[in-house]
Amino acid sequence: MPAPEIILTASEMRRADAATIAAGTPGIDLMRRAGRAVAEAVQAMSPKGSRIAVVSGPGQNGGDGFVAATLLAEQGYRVSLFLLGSRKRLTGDAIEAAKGWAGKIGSVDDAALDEADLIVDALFGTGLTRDLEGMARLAVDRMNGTGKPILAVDLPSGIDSDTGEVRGVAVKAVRTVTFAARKPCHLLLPGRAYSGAVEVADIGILRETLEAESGGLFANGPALWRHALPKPGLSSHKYERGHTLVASGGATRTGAARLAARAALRIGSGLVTVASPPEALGVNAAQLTAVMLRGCDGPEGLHAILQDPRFNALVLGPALGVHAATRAMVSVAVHARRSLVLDADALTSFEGLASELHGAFRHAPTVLTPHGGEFNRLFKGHPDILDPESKIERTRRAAAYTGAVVLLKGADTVIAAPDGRAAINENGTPYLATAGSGDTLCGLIAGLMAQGLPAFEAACAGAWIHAEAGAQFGPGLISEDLAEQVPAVLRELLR
Ligand SMILES: NC(=O)C1=CN([C@@H]2O[C@H](COP(=O)(O)OP(=O)(O)OC[C@H]3O[C@@H](n4cnc5c(N)ncnc54)[C@H](OP(=O)(O)O)[C@@H]3O)[C@@H](O)[C@H]2O)[C@H](O)CC1
Ligand SMILES: [K+]
Repeated sequence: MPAPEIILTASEMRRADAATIAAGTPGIDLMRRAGRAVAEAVQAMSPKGSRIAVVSGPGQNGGDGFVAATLLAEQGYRVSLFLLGSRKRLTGDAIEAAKGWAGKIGSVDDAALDEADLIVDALFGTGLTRDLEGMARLAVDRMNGTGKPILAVDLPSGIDSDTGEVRGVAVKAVRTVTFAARKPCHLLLPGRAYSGAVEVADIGILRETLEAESGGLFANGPALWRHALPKPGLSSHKYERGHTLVASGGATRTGAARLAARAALRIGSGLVTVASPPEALGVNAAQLTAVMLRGCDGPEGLHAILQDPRFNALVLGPALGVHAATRAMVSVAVHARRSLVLDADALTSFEGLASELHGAFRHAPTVLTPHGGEFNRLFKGHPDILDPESKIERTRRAAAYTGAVVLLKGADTVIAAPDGRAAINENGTPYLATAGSGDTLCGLIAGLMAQGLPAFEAACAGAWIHAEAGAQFGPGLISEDLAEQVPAVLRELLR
């Protein structure tokens, strides 16, 4: 099983660089390997003899560009190099790298840029510290304006390496060569879209160095949680695989609970029951088969059902209604100390009342699954949680504050645990933007926790399986299809 993919922030990357240099690898060697990887990517993209424009910035990213330009010229490409700023302002290893370049050095506003067949963007990498202005901005606009394919060195210039946000303006690359490890901007939007296809070049930084500098951020994928997936043995029987309880909305709002319930069953929960308000029993009874049904009249009804310890995982929220009774249901579930997934109305009912959730979920595995709007409403009045630029940081702070795993949905869903671990999910598909998709996700996560997965692994696995099911089904997907696609995804995973 491959190890989980570590994602490093700019500062973590710098520390990994420094540690490698301290261990005896000269920085210029790292830069030469980086530049070589860039030159190899150009060779794969453009035939020898084609015109390559390398646009270098004032820092080490620019240094990588100098190395690549020198190698490409030696290999028979017609290379022009354009520098932002002056050669005498170069610093660090970039000075050494520039010595190898025997050609002309043009300015970034040079019209010759338009004649290139392919552009190498070596303007800025992890050292970008502010929005691009002046000549830096002009350089990016000119590169984008040529309409030619752009290969980004490390990351597209103008993208913030840690947040994936555009700092004023950013290069739109068709491909990116990054070094040692991907950065958050290669997975978070819009940075992911600006990066194009991303390849990670090994420049001699050891995995244990990356692990030592890692802040606990990973790319979400089976390597992170496949080990935790339940593999039913011959002896296992339904009671060993847990019992998921899903609370239903009123008579005209029962579909969400059934979507969640079916997903929990499909992902392997041994038993699943819908807890239905009395007026919706008939509606639910008419549409349930393997999923069981119990009457549940508000918080008291839920309290009565939870006297049975076999109900070990709950889904609360979808279509429950935004009011005090829903908050009371959450409180009953929290005191029952069962694994818990809170979504939709169970979150929105706490709008402006997040302080009631401070540390509330420390005692049992809990996953909150807000989309951006629910997140902002829930934590309204908590700038410490809402203000950070980085979606990862916001999600981590919400997890630390509530004591729950927080899954902040989006095409770049972020999952964060109270202990600081976090993962970015990148297999999302636009097809998932359909009514009921979130209800299904709740059921997948609860069904996995019913089988014993810890909250973080259950949330990561649920998010990935949910997206994979959507991607496999493709156009025409409606939420009823998602749970039915899960067996195909599980077959792949459990092979
Ligand atoms: N292991 C690795 O990942 C390796 C990475 N390498 C490459 O090094 C860069 C990081 O190099 P660094 O010099 O730290 O940063 P940059 O090259 O990205 O740019 C920093 C310089 O740019 C100036 N700056 C920053 N923001 C702006 C802006 N908005 N406008 C204008 N200028 C800006 C900054 O100067 P300031 O003092 O003005 O901030 C710096 O001069 C990494 O991305 C890799 O490509 C190694 O070469 C190999 C190993
Ligand atoms: K760049």
